[in-house]
Amino acid sequence: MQSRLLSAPWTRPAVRAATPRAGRVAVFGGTHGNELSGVALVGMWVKDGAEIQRSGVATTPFIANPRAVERCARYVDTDLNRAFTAENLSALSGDELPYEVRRAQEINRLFGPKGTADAYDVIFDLHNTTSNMGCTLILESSSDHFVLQMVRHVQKACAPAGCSVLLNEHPLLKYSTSRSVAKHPIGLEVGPQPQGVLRSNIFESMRLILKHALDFIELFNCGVEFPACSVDVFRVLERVDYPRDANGNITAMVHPHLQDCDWEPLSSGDPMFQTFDGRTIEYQGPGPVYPAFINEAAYYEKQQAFVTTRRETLSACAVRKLQ
Ligand SMILES: CC(=O)N[C@@H](CC(=O)O)C(=O)O
Ligand SMILES: [Zn+2]
Repeated sequence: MQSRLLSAPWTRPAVRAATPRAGRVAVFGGTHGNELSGVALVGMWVKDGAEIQRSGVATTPFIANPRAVERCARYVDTDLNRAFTAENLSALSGDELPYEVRRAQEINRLFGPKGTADAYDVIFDLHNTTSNMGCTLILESSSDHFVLQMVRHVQKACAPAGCSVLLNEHPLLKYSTSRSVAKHPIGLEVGPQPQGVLRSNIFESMRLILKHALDFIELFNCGVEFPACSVDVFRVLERVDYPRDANGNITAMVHPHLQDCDWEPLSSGDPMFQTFDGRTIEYQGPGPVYPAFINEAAYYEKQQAFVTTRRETLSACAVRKLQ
């Protein structure tokens, strides 16, 4: 379902990108087994999926990493949300492969194959963060006009509540997600929520974002045309690690002035870390940047205290379903 340019722009000047209908949609929960909003929502929809059904769309709720869910752990052997590399997906199956690599192959068979015409149209992947990021949609491409239009729709429908957009197209920091199996991958990250905890406000926020996103797909499939628009996003720039000693142990914490300040500007000279003996370490660099995933629990092992982003406005072409 690639976006493609229509060849007769004079007949419909506003419409530049059109796609076939988004007929197959999946909602993944439990890609990380200790992020419980997605686990609970998807668990609920596996029992009764009426809430996520829309006319003309088949939506499949799916627990991506059941073993990790059972243990209430992020993963069992390796991070499933990094496992969808070409190398892993083509590795010869066998018991010696890490559980998540075998699971990635299975998911690729069910919802992919990744990068082919047979792949699912849309996968929503539900995550929680311990950071104070609120509702965030995570995009993997700045040129997926269908997804950009969906984001715009969700943001309008959510207002005045906000929904931030994190764009990760960074050549080194981008990773091979579960959702990347679909033609149009969308991550949904809602926080703050501790690992292994359910908070009703976070659960309801996630549920509402997904509702609006599915409504968009239904409207799109009914033939509604979405006019060209612009979308403000935060583009991933850099990973910032904690200060560490020679043994790799951290020697400082996120500074209280930075803690919980996701999406707020951080400029050169602003406090960033506080050492155990009370010294302040300042951010140095061109700015302002907009940090996200500040003090995310899952990222200590990934040597990341936060990511920096910059604000950018993307333009989305008008889209409508191909007749
Ligand atoms: C906290 C967390 O798990 N965040 C997700 C973000 C994403 O889905 O891209 C991850 O690192 O896989
Ligand atoms: Zn996650």
